[in-house]
Amino acid sequence: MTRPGIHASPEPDEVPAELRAARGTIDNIDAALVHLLAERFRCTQQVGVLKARLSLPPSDPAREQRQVARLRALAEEAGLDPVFAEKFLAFIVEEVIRHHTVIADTIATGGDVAGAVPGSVGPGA
Ligand SMILES: O=C(O)C(=O)C[C@]1(C(=O)O)C=C[C@@H](O)C=C1
Repeated sequence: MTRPGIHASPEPDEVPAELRAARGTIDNIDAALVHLLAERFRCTQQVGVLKARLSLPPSDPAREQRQVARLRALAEEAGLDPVFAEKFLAFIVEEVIRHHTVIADTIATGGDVAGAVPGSVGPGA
């Protein structure tokens, strides 16, 4: 078993080279997705604080409709299933709205927003 730390998943020694190489690419892409999602959530947590301060509701369905239309078009152009792209966005946005709600409740009760939602404490928080 090769154990390359967190930069790639451990692979049993008997895995053929071609499959190992493809999995290396998958691991790189997954790492990029994790970093991109972390950045997105860092940004949306700031949006959550802003919305709470401005007394805006956690969700904005009209904005979501515009995002869905754009992402579906981008997905089609990129050769990604637009239905999957829409589901993926909905999955993320559902979690963002949950964070926004926690942040609004925390601010309303005089609590400390830092650490109120997962990932909000740490590098760049
Ligand atoms: O743009 C906003 O108002 C956000 O709160 C961000 C976001 C998103 O994650 O993209 C999340 C919730 C809203 O319903 C719409 C979009």
